[in-house]
Amino acid sequence: MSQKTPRNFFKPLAIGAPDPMRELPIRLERMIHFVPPHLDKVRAKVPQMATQADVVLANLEDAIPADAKDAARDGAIEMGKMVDWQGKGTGFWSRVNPLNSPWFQEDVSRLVLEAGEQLDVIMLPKVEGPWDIHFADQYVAQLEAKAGLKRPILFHAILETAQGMALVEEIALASPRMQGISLGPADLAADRKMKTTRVGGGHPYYRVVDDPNEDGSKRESAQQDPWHYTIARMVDACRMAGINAFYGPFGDIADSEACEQQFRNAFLLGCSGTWSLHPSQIEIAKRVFSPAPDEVKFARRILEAMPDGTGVAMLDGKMQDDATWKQAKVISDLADLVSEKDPELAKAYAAD
Ligand SMILES: CCC(=O)SCCNC(=O)CCNC(=O)[C@H](O)C(C)(C)COP(=O)(O)OP(=O)(O)OC[C@H]1O[C@@H](n2cnc3c(N)ncnc32)[C@H](O)[C@@H]1OP(=O)(O)O
Ligand SMILES: O=CC(=O)O
Ligand SMILES: [Mg+2]
Repeated sequence: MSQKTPRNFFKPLAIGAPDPMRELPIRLERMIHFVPPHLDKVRAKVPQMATQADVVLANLEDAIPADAKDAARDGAIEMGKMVDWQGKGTGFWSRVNPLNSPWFQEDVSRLVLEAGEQLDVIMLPKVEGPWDIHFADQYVAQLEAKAGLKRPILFHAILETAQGMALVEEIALASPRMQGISLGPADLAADRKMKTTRVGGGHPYYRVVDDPNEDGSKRESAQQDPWHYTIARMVDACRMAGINAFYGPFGDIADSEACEQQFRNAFLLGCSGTWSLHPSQIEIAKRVFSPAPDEVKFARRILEAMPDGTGVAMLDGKMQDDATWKQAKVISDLADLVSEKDPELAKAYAAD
């Protein structure tokens, strides 16, 4: 047997560590906003970011130069103390360096020991298989016990290697700490040997061409989404495990239209949120990952038409039954969560 027994799965991994969570906390996580914590000027904006983003993340991994890793770690710990994260209802996460790097051990030990009470989630990059989660799980449990933490820290894996992709279901199920998984299109592209130099989004050469026209006129063609399979598979793995799927980075900061479309595709396929790399992407993510008022109103009409969630009804010529009731519930529940945080959208959802 290669799996723990059900009883042992939910036992703390170190004496004195907090009990693992049996259910994930219900939180609005439309965007995980990336902050480079070694930059004083950007770090100074963290209290403001905490009022705008659902989650603020101190990034210690890629995009932080090797000679700034120590400063980034110090900055991340300072970020933990800059805001009353739990009081504000904003998530505080950190992306640590990979397990095989010279920085992982100190990243995790300092974060848990010095900012463990504030830290909701550790994002683990380049996860290859469940063994990476098991190692980090045990290590964090020891640190939680040492720090006397009462609330367990959760894990979020980035799907950015071919092996991680092949084992995504096992990663999603590896520990009760697992909160979710994000797509890492930049590293995944490199690991898969995709011939691209982009961070997410489409590619002008990845297209489908119409059949030839009899008159020899120019054939229409359209770009396709190279991330469709990966996102859909990640969503299935996450939802099977009862955790959340997220898109990841969109690197063309200036192309807000393509960013919005990439985010929207991920939202429609089941993702809960995305990353924002630049303040302008926070607004895009907010727009996309909050359901549209028209959709919410229609969803609520479905719920009203079948109060106990069974039977059949017709709305505007469309058949509704138990399955569309369940879809409507997903949208309506998300709208309730958004409304708690966003009075403008709450008003729009309630308007006739
Ligand atoms: C690819 C795979 C991955 O791993 S993605 C994750 C790793 N990458 C990151 O975390 C990148 C995070 N973002 C950044 O570092 C910056 O946004 C980059 C992309 C470098 C662009 O910065 P910059 O050229 O300064 O942009 P800008 O002049 O348009 O900035 C306008 C004002 O906004 C600020 N800003 C910028 N980014 C952030 C951020 N992430 N959080 C908070 N503030 C940010 C800038 O400092 C600038 O402020 P000001 O107007 O000068 O006061
Ligand atoms: O870390 C993210 C990626 O796209 O790589
Ligand atoms: Mg990466």
